[in-house]
Amino acid sequence: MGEEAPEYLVEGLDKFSPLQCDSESQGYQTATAIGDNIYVIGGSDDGAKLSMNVKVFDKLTGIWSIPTVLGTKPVPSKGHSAVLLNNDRILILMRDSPLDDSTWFLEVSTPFIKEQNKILGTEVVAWSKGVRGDGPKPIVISGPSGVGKGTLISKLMKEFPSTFGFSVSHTTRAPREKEVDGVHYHFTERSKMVKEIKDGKFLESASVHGNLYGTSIEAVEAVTDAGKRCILDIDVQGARLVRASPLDAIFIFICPPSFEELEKRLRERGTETEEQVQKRLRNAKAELDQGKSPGLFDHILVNDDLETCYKNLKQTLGLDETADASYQPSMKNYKIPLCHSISKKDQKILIHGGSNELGAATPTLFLLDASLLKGGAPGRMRGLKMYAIDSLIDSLNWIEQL
Ligand SMILES: Nc1nc2c(ncn2[C@@H]2O[C@H](COP(=O)(O)OP(=O)(O)O)[C@@H](O)[C@H]2O)c(=O)[nH]1
Ligand SMILES: Nc1ncnc2c1ncn2[C@@H]1O[C@H](COP(=O)(O)OP(=O)(O)O)[C@@H](O)[C@H]1O
Repeated sequence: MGEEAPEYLVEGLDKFSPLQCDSESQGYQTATAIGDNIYVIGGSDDGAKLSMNVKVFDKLTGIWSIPTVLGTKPVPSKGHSAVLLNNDRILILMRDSPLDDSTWFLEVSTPFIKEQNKILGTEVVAWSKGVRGDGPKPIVISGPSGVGKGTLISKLMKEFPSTFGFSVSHTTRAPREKEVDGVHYHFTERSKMVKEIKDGKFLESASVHGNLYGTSIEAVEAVTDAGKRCILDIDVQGARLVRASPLDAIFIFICPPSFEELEKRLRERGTETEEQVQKRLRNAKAELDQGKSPGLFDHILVNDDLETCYKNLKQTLGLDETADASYQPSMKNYKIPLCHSISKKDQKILIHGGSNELGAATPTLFLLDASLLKGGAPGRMRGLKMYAIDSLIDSLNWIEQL
């Protein structure tokens, strides 16, 4: 690529790095060494527009390469800092960003990346966004066609519109009369969807009743970004794939009271041809068997009387308790200081913003605890703990004790 090897490196920090303010130069680009590779993040596109691009320098061969990048990358800010974690991911802190948008991870050799390297046959890296606290777990709802999944989900979304958000799947099946593109499904061409699956845009996908269905990473992220708890209506194959993914969800299987009742509901819904009804009923037998697979579903609910099943669903989701109890207190108005230095001990990172800017309503010291992370690419990295600290002395004592 005709460029020199990067001169500036983020080493494994164990004491304060110098206060970095010079965002005009290096601040926009960081270089982190992992094994023989140096990951250079940031820089500017043509026309000097800031970017969060990634390129890799191989120290052995002296060759630069541009990896396939999965996931949503952060919006460029006034520079960023990079800290290596676990030798398999780089924590990125966006300068001058609100806390909830400040923390990102570039995964470079996590198990997910190793798998994607094999599938895609190229070098892959993936972004995931750090989320403070554990957040509420997404909910996967499965069950045979006609059992009432859609009806139960609609009731939940109607009663708790600000709590839940629906993961809008992609499908190659034709829309039903009342279905709206982008609301019920993203109706799509098979060839387009196959390509997007190959490009790693889907969390899971499966062939169901002769059509392709899939959950895009974007669909789940859109709900999480809106601060809502994501509901996925997917088949048993999809549930199995999500179970094996880093998405830490609750899995609920909905059963009919009897096969005859399932058949009746499916026919009375009147949305399928006789041939399609027959196919769905044949598949229902296998789905009902698979629903009982040990370890796949956390809860099985029988949808006999609708109101009773809905009540049980709400109880299962703990909706009588405070649903968001696991969230950390809001620090929404705080920002990662523009100029800051970083020190790291194990998985604890101290962000020191020097002296406070005049009138700045934000603390200058933050402790970020990344020791209990869950999830990651594709999607979100949860379990990040962020503390605003009053004084440097306190934080140094604290870090010693940790
Ligand atoms: N794996 C997977 N299954 C999906 C997805 N979206 C919907 N499904 C499942 O596909 C099946 C058929 O859905 P649909 O055509 O809407 O028919 P319905 O279940 O009779 O309403 C159902 O079991 C859904 O749960 C998805 O994104 N991934
Ligand atoms: N508990 C229930 N008792 C009777 N009919 C039901 C019940 N739950 C759902 N239905 C009806 O059964 C049909 C199938 O429900 P739907 O929510 O579309 O199923 P799914 O999304 O699982 O395919 C719909 O016409 C719905 O009104």
